[in-house]
Amino acid sequence: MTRKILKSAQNNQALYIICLMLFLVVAFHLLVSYLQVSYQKEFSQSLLSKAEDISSDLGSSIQEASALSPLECDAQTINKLRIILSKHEFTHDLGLIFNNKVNCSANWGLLADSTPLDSVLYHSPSGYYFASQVANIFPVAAKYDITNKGSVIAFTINAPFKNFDQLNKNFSYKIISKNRKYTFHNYAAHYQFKTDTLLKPQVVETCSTQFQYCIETYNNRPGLLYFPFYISALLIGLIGFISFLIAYSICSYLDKSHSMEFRFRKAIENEELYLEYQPILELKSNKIIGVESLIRWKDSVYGNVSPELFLGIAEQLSLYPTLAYNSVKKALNELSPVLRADSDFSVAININAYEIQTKEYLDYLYDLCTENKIKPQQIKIEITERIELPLDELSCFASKAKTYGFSISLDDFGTGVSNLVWLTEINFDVIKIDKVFTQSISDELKQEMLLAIMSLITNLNRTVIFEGVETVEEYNFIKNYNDDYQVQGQGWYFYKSLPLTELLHVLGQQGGD
Ligand SMILES: Nc1nc2c(ncn2[C@@H]2O[C@@H]3COP(=O)(O)O[C@H]4[C@@H](O)[C@H](n5cnc6c(=O)[nH]c(N)nc65)O[C@@H]4COP(=O)(O)O[C@H]3[C@H]2O)c(=O)[nH]1
Repeated sequence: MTRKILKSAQNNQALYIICLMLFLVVAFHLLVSYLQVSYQKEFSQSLLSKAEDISSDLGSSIQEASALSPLECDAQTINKLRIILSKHEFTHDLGLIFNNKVNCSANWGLLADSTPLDSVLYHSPSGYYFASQVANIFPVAAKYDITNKGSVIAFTINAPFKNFDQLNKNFSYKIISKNRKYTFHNYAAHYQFKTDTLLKPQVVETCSTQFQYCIETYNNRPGLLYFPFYISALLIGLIGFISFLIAYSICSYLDKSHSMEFRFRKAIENEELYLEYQPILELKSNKIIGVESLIRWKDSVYGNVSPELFLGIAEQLSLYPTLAYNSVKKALNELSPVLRADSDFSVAININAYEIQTKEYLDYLYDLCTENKIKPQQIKIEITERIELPLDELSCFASKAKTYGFSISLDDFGTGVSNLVWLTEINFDVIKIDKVFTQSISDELKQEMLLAIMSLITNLNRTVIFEGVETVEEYNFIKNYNDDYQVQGQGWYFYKSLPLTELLHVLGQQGGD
């Protein structure tokens, strides 16, 4: 199940990269657009200030000219117009208009003939008339923007906005009346969107509080489109590469965090490992006379992991010593009330090569017994036949353990290769016959072997425990054959390994019985 998840996670790596890349491209596009909007707002604001300066300049020049008297195109008035014009920065020319025809101007003097302005004028609520890009007023090809109030007409040309036109070639802009009926000035950037494209230009509108117009700026290339094609392609390539790196790191982290080694290390750090105890019974009386302490790890991804598997991982990761010391300490702490209450009750603990080769281990175990007021005789140290250590080392350890008062059990008897030699060289107190033999009663050959093994062991005068008793047939067979011999049994027929509370409950019931 977990493997399937991991496999599909790997298969989805490409999908992650594509999604992440799309996300980053969109995020980058939005970020650039956002920054552009700020810049666009600044740009709009500068345009508006410039437009307001021009409007104020025109307003004041028209106002001053309107105050002239008499307001006629005589030489004196034209001279006065010239004086007014010289004081105004943005007013290009100033003239007088009668019957919709410009009769004279400061720059051109008296005009013989000019085009009537009727059809092109826009009337603002403040009493001004405007027209833009009007030709044929003066005897030149130039076009003028016109502002007219009463008999005075002021002329402007586009020059003040030229700087803005140059400033940002991707922004178009318009100066339009607030009622949107009239466009005073219009600049179209060279990059224009077709109206049917999906990406509409980004529009920012800033309205004047003094005058009846607004500035509309259009960013025709929002976001990533702002950059030339090769830079956009380079950026998208870079984003793709970053996406790959991120997705790769996430997948590697997920792989790693789902690996059993990673999760086991975390479990040790968080002290998630716990103990269960499997009762061992004396078959004659069916009484629980001890337990075997078995370590457990339940992981949220891998479920119940076999100790044989995670003990190997603990060794690979050099975490076995922590596990070994913690588990035996916990077992003795948890069981101490039971062990103190009944000095015949025993606990079997499993050890590996590490404990055998660590000189201080037996001292540690002895100290634990003292701390918990338990007799060392109540501790049965199980050495499995599968352990790969020289016989003399095992024998030496067993002898030393016995000097402390501990009992020594030979675990999984019958599954190793050198068991018969072991029986003569190591002074075991208990021999635990492996479940392979216990469960062999239906197989004739194995049954013969079991009988031979049993007669061999009974002659050695050791305590015998049959491991892995699962069925009533197995139980009856072992019990009947050993009727006059003190054998013990352990297995699912009696109990599986139990959490401490359940064990205490079972022992409580037995005491009651
Ligand atoms: N099929 C079957 N199995 C039965 C039956 N009755 C008991 N078992 C299982 O047989 C194993 C007996 O432990 P073991 O031979 O010492 O073998 C143990 C022991 O060598 C090792 N182990 C467990 N706890 C510790 C520990 O705290 N320290 C060390 N060093 N090794 C441990 O892990 C091995 C496996 O432990 P578990 O998986 O708990 O497996 C346990 C137990 O759950 C039965 O009727 N049928």
